[in-house]
Amino acid sequence: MKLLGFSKKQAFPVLKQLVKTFNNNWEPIEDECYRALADAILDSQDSQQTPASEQVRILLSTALHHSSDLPYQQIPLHFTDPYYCRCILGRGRKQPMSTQSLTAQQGMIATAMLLQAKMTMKTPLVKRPRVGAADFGQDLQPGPRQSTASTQGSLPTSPQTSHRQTRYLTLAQHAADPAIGDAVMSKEPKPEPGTDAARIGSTVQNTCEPQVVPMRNNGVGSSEASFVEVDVASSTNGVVKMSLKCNLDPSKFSISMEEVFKMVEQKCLHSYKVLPPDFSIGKLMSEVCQSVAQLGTMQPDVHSSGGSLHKEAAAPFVKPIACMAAVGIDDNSAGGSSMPESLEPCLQNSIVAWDPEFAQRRTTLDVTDISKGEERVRISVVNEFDSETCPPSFYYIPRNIVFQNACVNISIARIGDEDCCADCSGNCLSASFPCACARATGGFVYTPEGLVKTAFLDECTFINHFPEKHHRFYCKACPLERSKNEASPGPCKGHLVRKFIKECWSKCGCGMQCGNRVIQRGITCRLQVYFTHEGKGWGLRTLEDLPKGAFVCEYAGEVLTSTEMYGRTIQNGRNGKHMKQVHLDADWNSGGVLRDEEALGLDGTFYGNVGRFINHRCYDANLVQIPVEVETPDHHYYHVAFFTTKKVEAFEELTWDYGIDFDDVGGPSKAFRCMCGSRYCRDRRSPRRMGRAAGRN
Ligand SMILES: C[S@@+](CC[C@H](N)C(=O)[O-])C[C@H]1O[C@@H](n2cnc3c(N)ncnc32)[C@H](O)[C@@H]1O
Repeated sequence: MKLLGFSKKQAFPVLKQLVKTFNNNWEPIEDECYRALADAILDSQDSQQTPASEQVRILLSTALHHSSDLPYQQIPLHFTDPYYCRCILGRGRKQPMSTQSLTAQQGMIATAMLLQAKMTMKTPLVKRPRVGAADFGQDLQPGPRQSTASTQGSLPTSPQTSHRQTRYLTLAQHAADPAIGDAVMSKEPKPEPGTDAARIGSTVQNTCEPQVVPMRNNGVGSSEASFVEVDVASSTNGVVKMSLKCNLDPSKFSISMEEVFKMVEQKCLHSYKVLPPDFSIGKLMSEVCQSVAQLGTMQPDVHSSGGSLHKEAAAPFVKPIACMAAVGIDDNSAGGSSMPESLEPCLQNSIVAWDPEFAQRRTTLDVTDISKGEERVRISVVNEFDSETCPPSFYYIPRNIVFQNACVNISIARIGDEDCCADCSGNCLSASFPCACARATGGFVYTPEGLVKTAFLDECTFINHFPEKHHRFYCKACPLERSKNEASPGPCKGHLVRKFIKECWSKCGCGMQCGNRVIQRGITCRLQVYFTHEGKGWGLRTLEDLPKGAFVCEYAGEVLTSTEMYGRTIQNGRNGKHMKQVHLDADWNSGGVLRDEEALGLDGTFYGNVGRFINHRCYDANLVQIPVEVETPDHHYYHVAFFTTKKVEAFEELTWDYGIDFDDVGGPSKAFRCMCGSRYCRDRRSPRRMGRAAGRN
């Protein structure tokens, strides 16, 4: 604790209380390098309003370290947090280290740590630029920036580098600001902000500063006016970075690399006609880098002075690399801390030194895009911590697929005139009165910006928060109970009756750009699957700021009947596998007794989309699931769509409240001890909650 900046006087009473809380069981306290203790001390300080440790300064120093052009040795770091050191040095090393010995690669990892810590900071440290994980393992995206050439050891001064200099100074100013030094680590939910309708354009704004470092110029290129040069650099441990430098008009700095990639991909398609279906510029760039590295490995002479592959160029490199060791679908973990250690390491903190042996093996998971091109946007996967595994493998499906017996009746004939707006054209939202589809929900639910209107959204969130205050429906013959015991079904435990959104669809006269078609257009925001370090396994986060009411993704999976769902639960429960299932019971009150093939659910365990990575958070989750009717007027089958309940900042984890009753010992709460960290956590046996309680006492 001393290394974290906590005195014995601060730590001892909290530790005493913690030991008491855990009934003299030291294991949860020692776990994760005394994380529970550190959390509890911070919590106690939080409540006492006392300044916290110098952790913030450490982290800022780390950011400085990463974002400046100075060589690492010249940055006065105070890197004394054993947790971070452990992350940097790998498992088992708990000793603080001298920052003098940080390599470039370790520096990058440190920045990832910084990012993770920033996500949980109560006081935002530095609004912009964002450094960190988006740059790790995403697409080789040297985003919009000016020339990065600078002299080592001095601050950049030319007008060309002013952007960079500002960044340096901003961080430096923050580092020097004692007020920021008082910021504390916090797990508290952010205060509910007002609606932010400024979603438009957010997807084209590159919120992530790319990590560009001084590179050695090999003088290649300059054949076109806009194209200046190609730089390639490698570090002693085989990390390679390639950068394309362009003359860019600073007024166009908000160009999104996603768009650039798309445009170039389109051009390639036009020019070459035949390309592999999974072709992408990101992959092409990655391949070029890998080939450079491979050639470098095979020809040691290239490393000699003056070559482009220079030994001393300690350039941290963020590499989207195909993961070589995905876990089989039989793996029985939902990720989490239970990830088997024996699994072959595939991605070391997203920064991967080139290993020619690895390249020989078969790629099973593309970590630059977990959707394998199935979504409109790439969804990267990163592991910034010392768990060096990939998510358990599964089949990515962007839309639901019937497994076997489920009755999902999609037919034009079943859509009556009252269930569509055949007479509309263009955009229904621009009409003076709501179309038939919108009337089903009492008017349009979406704003022209594609956000769910606040009143509707808040009502959905409220229903989720306080299910008892709203009507729960109790079936006479509950399909769930019937699937458990057909001969003598138990009493229905109740189903939450939720509000639906109804979107226009194929039988409507409007076009695909109609404002009443949001979720059917698919994912549009930049998402990332990442490894959480709080014992929740893998999670999903946004890489861009999202306003309240924004559509994030659906929960896609196999459509199963209740009997099929229960069968899988039993079978996989025996194997200890966590299931990722959602019941489609939001409107079970509308008809009579449901037949099994009409009582449906979604299972994302084996076939699913990114929705399967969204972790649970009690009460103050930043997502809410809303049933959306698209192709079928009856509500046996519908889409489960996630919308933001509040403004979400880039790099925040996306969570939804699974609605688990943690006191129901026979229920799904058995599946996990909640590590959501919410101040309102319902799981009384949650280690994190107990830690917080101890900190307060
Ligand atoms: C839908 S999956 C979410 C993705 C999952 N974390 C993974 O790694 O694949 C649900 C599982 O994640 C874990 N999980 C989700 N939220 C959690 C929480 N708040 N605390 C602990 N574990 C959690 C549990 O193992 C749960 O069964």
